[in-house]
Parts: sequence; structure tokens; C-alpha cells
Amino acid sequence: WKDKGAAVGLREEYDASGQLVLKQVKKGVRDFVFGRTLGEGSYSTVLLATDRQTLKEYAVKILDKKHIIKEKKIKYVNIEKDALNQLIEHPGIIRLFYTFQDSSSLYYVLEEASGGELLGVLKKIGSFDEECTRFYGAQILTAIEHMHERGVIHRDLKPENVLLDDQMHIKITDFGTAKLLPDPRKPVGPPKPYDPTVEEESTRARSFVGTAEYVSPELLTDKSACKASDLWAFGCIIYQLLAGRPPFKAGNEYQTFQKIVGLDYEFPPGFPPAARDLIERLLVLDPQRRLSIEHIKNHEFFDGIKWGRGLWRQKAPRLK
Ligand SMILES: NC(=O)c1nn(CC2CCNCC2)c2c1CCc1cnc(N=C3C=CCC=C3)nc1-2
Repeated sequence: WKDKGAAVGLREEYDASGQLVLKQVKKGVRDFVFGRTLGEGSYSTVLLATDRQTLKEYAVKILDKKHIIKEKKIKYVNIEKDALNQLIEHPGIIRLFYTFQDSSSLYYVLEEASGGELLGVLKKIGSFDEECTRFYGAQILTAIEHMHERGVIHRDLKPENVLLDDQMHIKITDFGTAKLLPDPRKPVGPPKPYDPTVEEESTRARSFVGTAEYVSPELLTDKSACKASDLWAFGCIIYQLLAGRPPFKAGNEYQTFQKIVGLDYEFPPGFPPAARDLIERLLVLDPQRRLSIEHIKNHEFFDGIKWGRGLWRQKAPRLK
């Protein structure tokens, strides 16, 4: 696991002649003061952390090496790091600054989103009006567009993974279950020798299913995710922002899956017609027939959105 980034700090030391020297050293656990837990995964914990030297706050994701090896999750760990490294510098995606490790753990030093989850805000106010849904939907869509342009499929998009920064702009997180499409510019290398500690790509790709309410039908029927799977989840999120609940939700996961593959959902009375039309063109069973990102951007629901960098400079609408 090659560490990433110039996680360097300066440490004051004295050389043999007693001369004070500044030594460049890689950042490590000792360089941070750890705070509250922001989230727990099956093999990771995310803590708030303050850099002792710069006092900058980060979200540090800590992964237990033993557990990763035991659960054969090495591939997931590398996929997340590679995905985050490919998604550099987009305002709507949580940034990975650098990584380091010690004998027991791997550490990702990530951008901290102080506004918490979009889901938390939604639960507090019940549902968003059209203007807020349009703004947050547009920000989420441009972040998805950035991922897809770089061959990254998130595969688990949901309001819990859409965080908010201190300007109430979105930051998408948790690429631990992402799928990286082969880079068309790179020749495919020779097949790798069998390694029992590594879960096969095909198994990994097949074994993963996202969060029930947002899973696309193709993931349930033929176990394969594609870019359009993220747009299915996007349709579910837009529906949920306006309705206050996801379109497919039943008593248990199996019943939710049945609703999805049966396209069994309806709109509450008074649902805005333009949003309804957009959602009906996204929640389409055949992934090939779902709207493309370009068509979504031109849909009347997003009339008035300026799709450039201005979207990230403008003030977030007051959530009411
Ligand atoms: N799995 C992760 O990579 C991850 N998980 N969290 C916290 C989760 C809490 C449950 N919902 C999904 C996110 C984070 C990250 C990345 C990096 C990251 C950056 N900032 C925050 N900030 C939060 C602030 C308040 C509540 C929750 C998260 N959280 C994270």
C-alpha cells in the first residue's frame, strides 16, 4: 500500500555537533490531536482530527490492517485510495490530502465537512422546496459528472454520503465501494497470479450491493453496476429531497428490492410536474434508456441553473 502525497512536516532536531536542524519528516499519528467519531464502517473509523502544527481540521479515516486482510478487503482499500486520487480538486468531492500508516492501521487524511449529512438536514425540515432541490441536485449532478469523466462509479450514492461544508455546499464521500473503469489510455497488463488474500475483481464487482433504497435494478438482476446506476440513485435522491422519503422503501430489504425491480412507486399529490418528469426518465429499469447527464442538465427542472464554476461560488439557498 504505497502512501500518497507529501504528508511532510518539519521536526526540530539537534545534529551531532549540537546544531539545531529542521528535519523533514512524514506526518504520522503523533502530528494530530484526535477528536470525536464522525462515522464507523465495517473496517474503518472516521475521526475528527486537528493537525498540531497548522491547527487545520481534517477527517481521518483509520483502517485496521488485520481486519482488512482477514476480510480480504485489500482491493476495496486500494480502490478507495485510487478513486480519491483520481477525483482531485473537485469542489463537490471530499479531498484526500495524504495517507500514512503504522504497524496496525492505514490512515487517510481527508477534507472535513463540518455541515454533516444532507440526510440530517432533510430529516430536520422534512422536505426541500423546488429551489433547494434544484440547487443541491445540480451540485450532486456535477460531482457525479466529474466522477464518471474519470471512470469512477460511486455505486452507493445516498443522502448519508452527501455531506455539507461550512458554506452548505455538498461534498460527496465514501468511495470504499466505488468501481474504477479501466483507463482506456492504459494497455491492459498481463493477468495477475492468484493471491488467496485478495478478493477477485469479479467477485468484488459481483458481491457488492449498495444501500437497499438506492440500489439500481441492474445491480439486483445481473449484478453489474454501470455509470447509469449512479443516475438511478440520483433520481431516488431528487425524489427524496422533494417527498421527504425515498421512492422505494418497504418493511425489509427483500420487499424493497421487489419494489425496485417492479418499478413499484408513486408520487405524492402535489409533486412538482417538472421534477416528476425528470424522475420518471431516471427511474427506468433499462440503464441504457435512462437520461444521460447532458440530457439531465438540459431538462426543464434545471432551468435557470448555471452549470459552470459559478454553481460552487453562489450562496446556497436558505433551507426552508
Ligand atoms: N466513510 C468515509 O469515508 C467517511 N465517513 N464520514 C462520516 C460518515 C458519517 C455517516 N454518513 C457518511 C459520512 C466521513 C468520511 C469521509 C470524510 C468525512 C469528512 N467530514 C465528515 N463530516 C461529518 C460531520 C458531521 C457528521 C458526519 C460527518 N465526515 C466524513
